[in-house]
Amino acid sequence: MFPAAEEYGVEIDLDESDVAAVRSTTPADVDATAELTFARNVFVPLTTACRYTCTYCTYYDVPGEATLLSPEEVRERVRVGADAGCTEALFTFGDDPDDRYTRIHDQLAEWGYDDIVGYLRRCCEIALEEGLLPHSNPGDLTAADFERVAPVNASMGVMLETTADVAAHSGSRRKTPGQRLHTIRAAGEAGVPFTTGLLVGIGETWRDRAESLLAIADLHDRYDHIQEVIVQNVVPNERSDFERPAVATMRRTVAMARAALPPEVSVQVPPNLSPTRELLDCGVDDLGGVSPVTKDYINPEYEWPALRELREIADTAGVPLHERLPVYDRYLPTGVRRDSFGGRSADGRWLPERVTDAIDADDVHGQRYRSVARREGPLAVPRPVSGD
Ligand SMILES: O=c1nc2n(C[C@H](O)[C@H](O)[C@H](O)CO)c3cc(O)ccc3cc-2c(=O)[nH]1
Ligand SMILES: C[C@H]1O[C@@H](n2cnc3c(N)ncnc32)[C@H](O)[C@@H]1O
Ligand code: MET
Ligand code: SF4
Repeated sequence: MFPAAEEYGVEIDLDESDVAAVRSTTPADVDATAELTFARNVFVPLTTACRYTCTYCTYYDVPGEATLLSPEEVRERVRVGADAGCTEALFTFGDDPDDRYTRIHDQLAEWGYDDIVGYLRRCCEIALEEGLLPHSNPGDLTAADFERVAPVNASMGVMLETTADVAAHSGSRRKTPGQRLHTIRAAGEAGVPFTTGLLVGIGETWRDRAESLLAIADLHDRYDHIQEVIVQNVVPNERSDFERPAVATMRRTVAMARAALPPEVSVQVPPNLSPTRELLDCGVDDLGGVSPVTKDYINPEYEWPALRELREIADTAGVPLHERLPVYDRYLPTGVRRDSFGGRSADGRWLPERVTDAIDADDVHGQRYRSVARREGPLAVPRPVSGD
């Protein structure tokens, strides 16, 4: 039994021999993958208010300063994304922002929403109306929260970060591994295609990394919902001076992820933060969401590489580069997806109708989705947009 999860009623059995096997994996033990994928997104930071104060984070604002993007601002942003050929609207915000900030709560009430989850639901609808697929990264949610937002999301995600109790998550209100695992389980119960991952270099040990990966693998084994695991190195910023993990540390952690997870689960590294080229032979097969129109609001000092550079990265590795949707092909309904690798989408379990309607919509973006999903060969990287 895994203690961090137990307090939230999540049972995770860790087999000591599995922990030892994952822990001792090296890059030489894994095969380089045969392709790289990425998604084109527009980043929509709904609010920087957050109930937590993770010490590595520069995203959250001090109480009193954070505001909310209005529905009009959200629509404006997703339109910019749609015009630039993005397929994903990435909604990110602080954890439970209306809990700590009465201003946020009052603003939501004025607009007619009970809480941030109700507002997120509306914002996802706006994205769908504009032809983009919502991928929400909302922090910890309950099962009831997932019931409310699952019908309007193509996929969602929350980083596990680590199963260890680290000082970086300090304070009376703080991120806990138990609650994170509880969130990832609730996503599985709600049938939401899910992204999670490790934040490397926040005080965790090698054993913690192995345990974190096995905890994710265990939840995926039960619910089949993990589409990708991000192996993200911490980066220093204006608020914190965390040291970047060494390249060798990242190489080993990526290889451990590849070994701990079944083959249908992708291993992602973010190309704006990580030493990407040096990780390609360790099992990486995805480069995540890359935006031609917005910065990475979470790590704003780290610019996205141009789409052109992604192609160069793939060329260096000698593998094709495919554009994907925020939701992976195996969760798409039969007839839309590119292959039939795993997944149980034929029974309609995975994607809600409002999302598949957006994918099939007979408009410009609908055509795009179909062409991305049905294409046999590599998708040509779209024309760079201005400023790219
Ligand atoms: O630009 C970013 N995108 C982040 N993304 C977006 C991600 O790259 C893509 O949205 C997914 O791969 C879906 O296409 C996350 C998504 C999650 O579900 C969970 C965590 C992250 C973290 C980041 C991040 O730090 N920066
Ligand atoms: C959305 C995700 O962004 C990540 N995140 C937050 N701050 C940093 C940082 N300094 N470096 C790298 N990743 C970070 C966390 O893993 C969070 O879950
Ligand atoms: C900058 S983090 C954004 C999402 C959420 N607050 C989390 O930590 O998971
Ligand atoms: S990482 Fe997320 S939960 Fe932590 S302080 Fe930043 S916004 Fe809040």
